[in-house]
Amino acid sequence: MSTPKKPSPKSSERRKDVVRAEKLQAGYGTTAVCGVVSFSLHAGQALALVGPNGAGKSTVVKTVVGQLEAVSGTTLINGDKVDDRTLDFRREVAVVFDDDAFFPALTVEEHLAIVSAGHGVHDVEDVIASELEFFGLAALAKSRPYNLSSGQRRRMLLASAFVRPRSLLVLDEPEQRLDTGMRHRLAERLRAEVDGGLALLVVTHDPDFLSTVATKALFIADTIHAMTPAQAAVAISSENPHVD
Ligand SMILES: Nc1ncnc2c1ncn2[C@@H]1O[C@H](COP(=O)(O)OP(=O)(O)OP(=O)(O)O)[C@@H](O)[C@H]1O
Repeated sequence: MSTPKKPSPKSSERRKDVVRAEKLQAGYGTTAVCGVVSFSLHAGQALALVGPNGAGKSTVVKTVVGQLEAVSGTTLINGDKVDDRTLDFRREVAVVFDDDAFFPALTVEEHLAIVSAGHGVHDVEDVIASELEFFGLAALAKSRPYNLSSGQRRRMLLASAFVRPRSLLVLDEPEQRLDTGMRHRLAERLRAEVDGGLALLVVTHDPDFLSTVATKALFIADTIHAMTPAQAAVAISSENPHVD
């Protein structure tokens, strides 16, 4: 007699919400910047937030990860209310915003070493060497941030999210200041990581990047529209013909 099959731990794990935003109103003080956002994001999904300049995309992602207080509504990450000071949050969630957050006195490899070692990575040297290679920074490992170009600094900040474990990655316009080759490699890598179970929340203005990476999309404006990646790519292509 055959017994009913239980769902494998992996498949049930993948159905769990990594992020659940419920009636989230993002803004500053009591002033909302866009419509009310509700979404869920599971392992193995990539949600792209799109919309014109000033629509509220960065405000929404900063609110989702607890850097800004919500005007109203809630966000749960892995079932818990967001608190970016907790160990659980810092272990699971890697965030890269477009804010040039670096230590001027530390070299590229020292930045990566601090992040990597701080997250308990064992083979720090191998991990760093591999990410320096991927992000085209190997020859610049001993350089300090102010001796890098803006695109190279951007690569360093992105690399810092990959030298540490993460189940949720949050990126605000990762394509900014990257050349076409790097943008393409990054998109392919993110897609592979999402296929492998990463949950990705990404703000982007780049239709090609979006088409490669996203599994679903939200158009942010006064009213929020859920879209397929193909619909979102069309929406941002027409509003933003010059992505560079
Ligand atoms: N610190 C702040 N205090 C008050 N208002 C702000 C602040 N930062 C941004 N805003 C306003 O909030 C609105 C949304 O800004 P936000 O940066 O979220 O837009 P965005 O969709 O990410 O735009 P972009 O595509 O240009 O990056 C804008 O009108 C902006 O002027």
